[in-house]
Amino acid sequence: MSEERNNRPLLAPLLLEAKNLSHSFDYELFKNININLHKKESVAIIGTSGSGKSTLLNILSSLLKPTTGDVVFQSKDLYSLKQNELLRIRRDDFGIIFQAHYLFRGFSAIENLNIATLLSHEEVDYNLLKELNITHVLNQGVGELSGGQQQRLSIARILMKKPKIIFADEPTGNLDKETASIVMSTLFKYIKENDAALILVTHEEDLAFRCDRVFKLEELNLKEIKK
Ligand SMILES: Nc1ncnc2c1ncn2[C@@H]1O[C@H](COP(=O)(O)OP(=O)(O)OP(=O)(O)O)[C@@H](O)[C@H]1O
Repeated sequence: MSEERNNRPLLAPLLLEAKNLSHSFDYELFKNININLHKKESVAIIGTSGSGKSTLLNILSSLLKPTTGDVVFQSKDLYSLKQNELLRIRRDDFGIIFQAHYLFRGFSAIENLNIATLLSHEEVDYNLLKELNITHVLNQGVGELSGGQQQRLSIARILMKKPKIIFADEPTGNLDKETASIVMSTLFKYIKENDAALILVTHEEDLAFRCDRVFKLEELNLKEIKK
């Protein structure tokens, strides 16, 4: 068996493993789902609106306990951990990108980055800001930035904390096609250079198919449609 598939090492270490996940709110969303994620790997989840993609991402990213099943990160079962240990993993190891971003509105763009890097003991990465084309707005207040600039600032802030896994729910929702493509390239570059991994939820199939593997959530199951 070849060790490389799409330039992706097949035997890269496992980062996250979800086993037999089922979840219901008023009705059953999915049943006995299994999915895993290796270092340097990108995985996309697509599916019709309301199929449960965001719910699945919330479960994988430590935000929502599944009705049944386990999520294991580096040999630790997330939902069996003490709350403070779970919070530590969420803060230090996970980078969770939502469409609604949580920037500090009373501060400038650079102040937002300074606060984040101070907390994570990392440095502001000006190359990353250049890549995302936001160096010219660093001194502006967050409230003065466009929606797409806020989105890119929030992604920069998350990447600067050097997460091991990026969970992204429609990360390019506010962006035009060209900027969306740049943001995706930045995320792919980040995971390759930092031995990290990406799980992306999106409606946009062309973005999804840039990932190593693509799953479709339908009929309570996760079907792998690109291997
Ligand atoms: N906290 C909650 N309490 C009750 N029901 C919820 C909750 N969160 C989501 N749901 C329901 O679960 C279903 C799936 O929602 P989810 O947001 O996971 O779907 P999605 O596939 O991400 O949809 P979209 O593509 O439209 O964002 C929806 O019917 C939604 O109303």
